[in-house]
Amino acid sequence: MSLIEARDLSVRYGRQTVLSHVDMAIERGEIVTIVGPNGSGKSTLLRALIGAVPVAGGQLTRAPGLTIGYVPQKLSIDPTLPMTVARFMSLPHRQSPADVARALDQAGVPDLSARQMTDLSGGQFQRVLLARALLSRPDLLLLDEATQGLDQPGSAAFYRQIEDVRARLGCAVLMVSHELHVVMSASDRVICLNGHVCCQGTPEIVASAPEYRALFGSGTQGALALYRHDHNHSHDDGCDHDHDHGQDHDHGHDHDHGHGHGHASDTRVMPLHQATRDKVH
Ligand SMILES: Nc1ncnc2c1ncn2[C@@H]1O[C@H](COP(=O)(O)OP(=O)(O)OP(=O)(O)O)[C@@H](O)[C@H]1O
Repeated sequence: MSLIEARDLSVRYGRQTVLSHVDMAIERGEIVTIVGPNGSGKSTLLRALIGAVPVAGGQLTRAPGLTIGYVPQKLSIDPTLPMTVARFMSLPHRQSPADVARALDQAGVPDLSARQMTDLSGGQFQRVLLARALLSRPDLLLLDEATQGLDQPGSAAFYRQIEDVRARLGCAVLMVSHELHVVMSASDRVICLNGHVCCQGTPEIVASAPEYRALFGSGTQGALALYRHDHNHSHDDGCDHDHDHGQDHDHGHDHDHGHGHGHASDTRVMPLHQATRDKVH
């Protein structure tokens, strides 16, 4: 049985349908990354999986007794409020010093316990959030753009930590990331989301794009972005596709990128400057 499985899942905010016909499942111990344009419903999907937003349709099945650790996209702490890392780790539920120490160690920051939260670097802060999510000894760790604000070496180190956590704890990891170059090396599987699952498969499907290889191979790390694609092309690439539900997939953003469609994969990478010009992230 999968740890968690969504079948024909849809989520609405008021009258806006943010996710529709989403089919996906996470298996024990795998690292899966969700990629997709801004506003494509990545955070919403994670929040639906933890039950923080109601499901409008379809089914969500969790393995019995499933424990989920969640690292949110943003967490602001009042800078005027003195709070040590140890105290923060005990919110909202008191934790034993041994459990706090264990989780900080697993997150790669064993010596931060007595530090003030406001004194932490961005990378240290993210690791403390990770440690807090590990307190519950999760079977499934959900990370929503956990490396936002970190520089490239910082985020690469963070993802190495995630791999270490997976190896040590055996938990599955589902994360949202915009950093495709890291996604490629750190994920077993990639799900491309655009209000629905456009495409899912191994990172090689994405990495096979010549633009990606050119950039990644030449060390231009970080200058990559996912670009939005339309759906008027055939899927003959061995990728699992799940979007033909007879619905209109034009969510109001699709436009001609001038890169030609009918390409081998839904997911491509391109230099960030080019992506920006094309009004994608
Ligand atoms: N609480 C909310 N109430 C109403 N609309 C929301 C809410 N949260 C998100 N939305 C809308 O739902 C859509 C999907 O948002 P979501 O944050 O899931 O996308 P995302 O793919 O994670 O985006 P990003 O990459 O920018 O973080 C957006 O149009 C957003 O404006």
